[in-house]
Amino acid sequence: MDVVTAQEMYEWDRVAIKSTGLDGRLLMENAGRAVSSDLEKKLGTHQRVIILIGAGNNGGDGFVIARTLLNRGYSVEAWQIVSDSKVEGDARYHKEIFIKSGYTLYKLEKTDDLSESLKSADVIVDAMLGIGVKGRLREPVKQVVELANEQRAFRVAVDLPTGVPADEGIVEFDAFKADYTCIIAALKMSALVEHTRVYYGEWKVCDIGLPVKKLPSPSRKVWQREGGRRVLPGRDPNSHKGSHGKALVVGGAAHMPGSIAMSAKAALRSGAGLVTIATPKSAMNAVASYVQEATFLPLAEERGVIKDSAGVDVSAYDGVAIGMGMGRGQESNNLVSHLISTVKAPLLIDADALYQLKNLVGLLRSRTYPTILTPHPGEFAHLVDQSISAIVRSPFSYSREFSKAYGVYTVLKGPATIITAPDGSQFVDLSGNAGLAKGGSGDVLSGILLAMMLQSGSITYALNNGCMLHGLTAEMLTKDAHSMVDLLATDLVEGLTQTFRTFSS
Ligand SMILES: NC(=O)C1=CN([C@@H]2O[C@H](COP(=O)(O)OP(=O)(O)OC[C@H]3O[C@@H](n4cnc5c(N)ncnc54)[C@H](OP(=O)(O)O)[C@@H]3O)[C@@H](O)[C@H]2O)[C@@H](O)CC1
Ligand SMILES: Nc1ncnc2c1ncn2[C@@H]1O[C@H](COP(=O)(O)OP(=O)(O)O)[C@@H](O)[C@H]1O
Ligand SMILES: [K+]
Repeated sequence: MDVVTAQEMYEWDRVAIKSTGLDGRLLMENAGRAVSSDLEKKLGTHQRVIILIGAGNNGGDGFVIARTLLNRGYSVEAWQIVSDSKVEGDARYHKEIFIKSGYTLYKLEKTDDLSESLKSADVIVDAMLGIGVKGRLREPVKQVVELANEQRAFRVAVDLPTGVPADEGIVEFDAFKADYTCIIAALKMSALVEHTRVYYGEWKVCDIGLPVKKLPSPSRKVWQREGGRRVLPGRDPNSHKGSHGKALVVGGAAHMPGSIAMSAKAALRSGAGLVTIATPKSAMNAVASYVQEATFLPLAEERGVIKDSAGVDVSAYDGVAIGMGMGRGQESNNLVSHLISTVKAPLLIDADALYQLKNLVGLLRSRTYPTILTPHPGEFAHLVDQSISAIVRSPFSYSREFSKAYGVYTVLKGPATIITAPDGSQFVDLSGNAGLAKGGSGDVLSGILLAMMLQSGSITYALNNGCMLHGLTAEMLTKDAHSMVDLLATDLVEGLTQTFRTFSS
């Protein structure tokens, strides 16, 4: 499933029309029909539907939806909320068909009349503005949106809720608050970004018959479960532990043994053949009591935290993860730079090592093996010298810019986790839920990602699938055995068993 900006959507439209001769009016008919069919699944024939129609092509979709639902026997009032002269082009064409079909078009003259109608509506369909919105809402749209938002009716948006920008990064807007959005042709970026996604409610993408083979790829996609399942690594019957990779996890401290222990165990549960834990000696007993299957590399320490890089030989490992529970002391800076320079295998940098990375970021460009950064927005903000709010408002562009500049994979975590490859291509993983919003979930994720990289030929697939397995485990556990309140990171580690049993083939 592609994720597009407004500009990319207009380009798709242009290419579709130019390359195949498809007509804009036909696309509008398809869009209106697709939304109507989807909406029908939610409508009872007795329900009163009000459709609010604006000036542009989003309004044009509204005319098709109104006609289609009326043709199918639903109780629909179509309200054109702008003056006649504003309705032009394809929208006007469909307005004429609507009227010639014998249906009544209500026009906004007195707000009180619309207000009365809205009060008795069961469903309000917003076909006022789509991807063409610019700036804050002007009248009369602004007032109609406010009125609609006050009603108790079920609110449905066509393509995107009126007022919500299609792109990331815009924070000043007023918008229709949808319970459900029927998105046309491709997912708009704002449906995935924290401050705008809440306006969409639940959503679904409706196909309108664009010629998919001809459309330029935005190199930005939602990672889908079925596709993920197809590229999950299998287990060869003749394999031995060495076939599934030797992993090294580096981190932990005497006062923080849990993180590294959970990463290591998650890596083992996710199929890593051998896992070695490099941690201060004083943390070893606590870690070992949780992960009996791992071997250890005791590190020099001072007051319970890693002291320096002496004695860390990384040549024997197929993949390394560093940072979980390591602490942020200056002492571990040497270790982070040592690993960046010497690990000749995928190197995953997480948590406290990301903090250290800030002064070492220039070293990343010299790596010839894959480097993977797994920040949450706070860690990423620190790394790129931006505020957290700037990052969460524009996560796609910040992570794309960073990955391309430093030649790294960035896994920017959150309810929609964005995985960016060094070439800037992006995948979004939407699995998981707020049960994961608890300390330790990220440590488990690092272990899963490391193990997946050891077993897969493609770093991107490994990262996408690792994020998905992590999220699916939370979903499965909060459905069957836990609540989002009580779920613990250690539950996730154990829950991986069920995920692998049911999800992988
Ligand atoms: N493949 C496709 O792409 C397909 C796209 N389709 C549909 O087309 C939609 C895009 O249509 P679009 O380009 O006409 O833009 P749209 O969202 O209707 O808005 C333009 C109107 O809004 C107005 N306006 C703008 N800002 C405003 C504000 N702040 N406050 C108030 N008014 C404001 C602006 O007025 P103006 O600024 O020109 O005075 C203009 O009249 C897309 O979302 C999808 O639904 C499908 O039909 C089929 C295939
Ligand atoms: N509300 C949420 N919905 C879905 N996933 C979430 C949510 N909150 C957190 N997560 C996931 O949980 C993990 C948290 O990672 P992180 O913040 O690094 O945790 P920690 O460092 O405490 O272990 C990430 O994979 C993130 O995507
Ligand atoms: K809309």
